[in-house]
Amino acid sequence: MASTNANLNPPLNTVHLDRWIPLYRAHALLYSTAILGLIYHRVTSIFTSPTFIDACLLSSLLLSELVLAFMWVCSQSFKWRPLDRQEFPERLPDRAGWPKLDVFVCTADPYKEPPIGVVSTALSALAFDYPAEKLSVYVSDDGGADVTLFAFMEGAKFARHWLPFCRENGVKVRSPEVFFASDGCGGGTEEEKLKTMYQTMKERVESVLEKGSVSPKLASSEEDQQIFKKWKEFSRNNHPSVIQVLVKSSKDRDITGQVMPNLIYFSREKRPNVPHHFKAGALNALLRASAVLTNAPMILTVDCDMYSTDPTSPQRALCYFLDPVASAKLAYVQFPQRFQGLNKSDIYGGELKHLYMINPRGMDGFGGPNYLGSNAFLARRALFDSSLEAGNGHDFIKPEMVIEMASGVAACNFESGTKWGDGIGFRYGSLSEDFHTGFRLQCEGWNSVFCDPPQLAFLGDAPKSLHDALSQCKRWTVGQFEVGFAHHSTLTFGVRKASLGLGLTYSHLAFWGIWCIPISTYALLPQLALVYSRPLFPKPSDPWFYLYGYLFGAAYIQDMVDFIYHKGTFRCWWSDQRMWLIRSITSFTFGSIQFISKQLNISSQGFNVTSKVMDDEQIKRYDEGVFDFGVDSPFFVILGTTALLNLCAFIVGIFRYSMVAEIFLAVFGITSCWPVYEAMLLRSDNGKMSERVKIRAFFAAGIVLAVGCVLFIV
Ligand SMILES: O=c1ccn([C@@H]2O[C@H](COP(=O)(O)OP(=O)(O)O[C@H]3O[C@H](CO)[C@@H](O)[C@H](O)[C@H]3O)[C@@H](O)[C@H]2O)c(=O)[nH]1
Ligand SMILES: [Mn+2]
Repeated sequence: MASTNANLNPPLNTVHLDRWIPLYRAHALLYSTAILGLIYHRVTSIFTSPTFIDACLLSSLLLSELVLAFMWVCSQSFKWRPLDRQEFPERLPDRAGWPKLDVFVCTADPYKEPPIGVVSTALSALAFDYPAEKLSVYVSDDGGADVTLFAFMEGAKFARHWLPFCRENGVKVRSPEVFFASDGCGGGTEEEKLKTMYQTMKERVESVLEKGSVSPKLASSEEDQQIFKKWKEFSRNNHPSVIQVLVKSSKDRDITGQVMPNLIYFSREKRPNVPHHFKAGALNALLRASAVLTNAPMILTVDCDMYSTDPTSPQRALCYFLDPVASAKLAYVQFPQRFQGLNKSDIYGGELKHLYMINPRGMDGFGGPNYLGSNAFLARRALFDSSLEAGNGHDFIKPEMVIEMASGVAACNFESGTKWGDGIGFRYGSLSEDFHTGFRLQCEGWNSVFCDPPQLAFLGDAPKSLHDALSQCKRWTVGQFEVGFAHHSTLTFGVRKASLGLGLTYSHLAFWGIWCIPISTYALLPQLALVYSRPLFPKPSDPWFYLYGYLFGAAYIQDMVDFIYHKGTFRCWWSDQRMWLIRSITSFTFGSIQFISKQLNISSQGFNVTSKVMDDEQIKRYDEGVFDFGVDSPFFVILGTTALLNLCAFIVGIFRYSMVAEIFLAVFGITSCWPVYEAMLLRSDNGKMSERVKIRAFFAAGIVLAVGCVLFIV
C-alpha cells in the first residue's frame, strides 16, 4: 500500500506497510497454536496430578502461562500492521501560511533538573528554523524556583547572540550546552566569544543554585530586583502564579536586528492542600495561559532534558498538520524519544527500543502511537477549544491586563468544578499522564502519527543508575495500571471506542505490571523444584518437552531479530531482555503493590521526578558498563534473593538429568544475574551491594527455601 494524498500533488507525506507483515502473521499463527497446545497440556496434567500440592504448583505455572499468553496476544497487534512514513518538508507551502507554534518545556525541580540544562533545551527550541514571529517558547517551572527564572533571564540575553550564530553557521544541534561540549562548528572567534559568554552564564547560574536563592543584587534591572524580592515568601508548594515575558517578539531584536521568538517563564499558582496533578496540571495551566498570550494552534511538549537536534523538525510535523486529509482528526505527531550517552551495551536498557521505536510503529497501523509525553506536536483544538477562553491570543496588546488574565487562568483553584483533566486538556487520574491523555484522545476519535525521520530530531537523558531506572519504571507501572483498571479501561472502553487493534496495544502497555507474576514464578518455582527434586516440566524424552522449548526459543529469537532489525546490536538486546527480567521482578512487582495500596487508600505516592544529575564516580562506573547497586533499595534485596536461589538450585540440582528444563531455567537465571553476583561477592567499589542488602537477601533466600521445603517435601 502506498497511500498518497489525492488533494495535494505531490504529497507532503507517504505511508507504506511493513514488508514483513506476511511473515509476522504466519509466525503468529504457528505460535498461537503452540500456546493452545501448552495450555491443554498444563490443564490435563493438573487434572492427572497425584497430589493436591502438585495440582497447586502446576496451577500456579498455568496462571503464569495464561498471563504470558494474554500479553502475547495483546502484543501481536504491534506486529499486525506496522507502518513506515516519509515526509517531504521541501514541498511545504510558503512560510506565510504556517501556523503559530507554542513550545512547552517542563521542569519541576532545580536540584534534580539543573536550570542551565533547562535553558539549553529551551534555547534549542527557540532556535528552531521557524518564522520567529510565530514561535513562542514557554518554560513551565513546577519547582517555582527563583534560580530557574534567573537562569532564563540570563538565557534570554544569551539568546540574542546565540540565535543569529546558529542561523549563520547552519548549526544543527542548537542546545548550547551540547554544542559547546562538542567540537563546535569551526565558527572562529565568534564561536570562542560565545563559548566564554555561555561559560560565564553557566557559572553564575550554578553559583546561585549553590547559594539557594537569587540575591536581588544579581538582577540586571530595578524591575527584576522587585521580582526576586517577592520570592522570599515563596516556597515550592505555596506561591502565586508568576509569568515573566523574557523575550517579546513584537519588541525584542537579536544582535543582527532580526525578530526573535517569544520566551516566557511560567510558574502556576500552588497552594498546600490544593491538588496540582503534577505534570498534567502544569501543562493544563500552561495550555490556558498560552491561549491568552499567543494561542498557537500547534503545541510542542518537551521534557526539560529533551533538546532538539534538528531545527527543522517542526516542518516535518507540518507535513501532517498541513495535509488536508491527514490533519482532519489529527491530535498529535509523535517523534521518538532517543537518549544520549548510553554505554556500549546499554546495561540498563535505557534506550527502551520497544517502547519508543518498535511499538509506536505498530500502533500507527491502527490510528497512531500513544502520546509519549515529550517530542510531540499537538493540535491545540484536540485538547480544548480555546476560542471559549477569555483573552484568546492578545499578542501582548495591553501587557499588564493580558498578563493578569493569564495569571488568573493559572490559579490553583481555576479548575474546580470544570472538566479540565477529564474531557478537556491533559488527563488526570494517572501517574502516566501522557499514556492516559493519548489513550483518551484516541478513544474520542482523534488520530496520531509516528514520525521517525532518518535524521534524529530530539535527544535526551535516560536514567543512568539502576535504582533510578527501576523507580521510573515502577512509576510507569502504577500510572499504566491506573489507565488499565480504570472505569474507561483500555481493554473494554479502548477496544470498543478506538479499535480492537489499538485497544490491545494500549492494554499491553497498561498491564505491563502483571508480568511480575510469570517472571517471578519462573525465577523461583522451577528452581525450588530442582532443589527438592520434584519435576514441574516434561522430561526430554517426552514430546511435550519440545513444545516448551519451541515457545521459549521462538519468543526469544523473534524478539532478538526484531531488536537487531531496528538498528540494535546483540549486546544491547541481551541487556534489554535482562532488564526486562529485572524490571519484572522489581519495578513491576513493587508497582503492582503500590497500585493496590493506592486503590485501597493505604498509601499513595506522587510523581517522583527522575534525577538528571550524577556524581563523577557514578558516571565513570556507568561509562565502564558496571552496574550500580550502591544504594540500599528493596529492589536489590529481591534481586539478590533471586540470584542466590538460582545459584543454589544449580549447585544442588546440576546432576538431576531428567530435569533439563529446570536446570536450563536456573542456568538462564544465573547468566542473567551475573552482575548481581559480582556486586554481592566480588566487588569492592562504592557500587557494590551494601552489607545490609546482602544480609537481607541471604535471609529472604533462606525463607524461600524453607517455604519450598514445606511445599515440595512435607
Ligand atoms: O510535578 C511534575 C513532575 C514532573 N514534571 C516534568 O515532567 C517531565 C518528565 O519527568 P521525568 O521525571 O523526567 O519523568 P520520566 O519518567 O523520565 O518521563 C517520561 O514519563 C512521564 C510520565 O510518567 C512523561 O511525562 C514524560 O514525558 C516521559 O518522558 C520533566 O520535564 C519534569 O520536569 C512536571 O512538570 N511536574
Ligand atoms: Mn525524563
